[in-house]
Amino acid sequence: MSRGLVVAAHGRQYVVECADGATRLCFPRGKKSELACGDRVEIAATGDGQGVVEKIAERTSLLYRSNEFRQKLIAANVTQIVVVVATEPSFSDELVTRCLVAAASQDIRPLIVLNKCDLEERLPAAREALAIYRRLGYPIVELSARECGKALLPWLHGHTSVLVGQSGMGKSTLLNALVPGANAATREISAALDSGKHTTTHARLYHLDESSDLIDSPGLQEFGLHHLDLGTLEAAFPEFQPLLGHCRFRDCRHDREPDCALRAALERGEIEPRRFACYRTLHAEVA
Ligand SMILES: Nc1nc2c(ncn2[C@@H]2O[C@H](COP(=O)(O)OP(=O)(O)OP(=O)(O)O)[C@@H](O)[C@H]2O)c(=O)[nH]1
Ligand SMILES: [Zn+2]
Repeated sequence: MSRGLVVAAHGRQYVVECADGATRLCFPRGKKSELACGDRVEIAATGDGQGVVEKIAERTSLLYRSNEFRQKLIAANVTQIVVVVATEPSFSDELVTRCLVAAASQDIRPLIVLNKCDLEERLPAAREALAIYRRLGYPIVELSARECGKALLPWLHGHTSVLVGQSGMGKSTLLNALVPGANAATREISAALDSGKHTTTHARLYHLDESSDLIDSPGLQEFGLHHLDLGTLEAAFPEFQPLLGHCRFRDCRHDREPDCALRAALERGEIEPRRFACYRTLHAEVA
């Protein structure tokens, strides 16, 4: 039996990196056990250079998305979620909020990266679009992945970070700046794992240095949070914190109830309408 780290997850096949640095293609023992990139495991080697995952170590965090029917693991044991947005094309506020809520639900540090800051004429509008997050205290880093993606490295130090973002925000460009050759390596692994099939979405972990890892999770167009409970959802909105517990009804849904502290704050302009709208959307999803 040897210990390892899941460095690539693709369907039910996992690339596990063992202590000696060698990697093995591994399969889970049980039908149900599902692993994520970043999982620490114990594997039993099989003769053909492959392995069977015997045990999954307890996770410090697990990021996943879900809809009514199923859930999909994104990454395990991450300490930071890096949400990549760009000066163009415009980004979805709702998707950003979903990422931040998912992070809060797992006590993962959030970090917003505004990419393509070399497009100077777009910068003021993008900053304005992010102002609400800045006011709420989320850390925001402005950079240009094309010119100097490595500027992000100090923010990643000491963390296992997961990169998330809508298509077109420049996530691949950023990854490649941080881990030269990453995109090519990913294509290679995809090709090996796919063996002719057409699915290419999978997560991949890269070592940045001895204490910092980066997980790339492609294809995050939707981020369902069906699995959260209402308490976790409310707690994930920092601007709600001083108000929670102040509604007339203890089980207030902050919808049409009289004397709702959140709606009162919304009317006073203390809660941003688009944040509240996001909350309502997520509320409907988890309720
Ligand atoms: N001007 C500018 N363009 C950039 C920058 N980073 C990425 N781009 C461009 O933005 C487009 C999208 O970049 P990708 O890295 O492919 O974006 P992605 O987020 O990985 O998108 P998908 O591959 O669709 O998931 C490409 O044309 C990049 O060249 C940047 O810092 N500045
Ligand atoms: Zn209320």
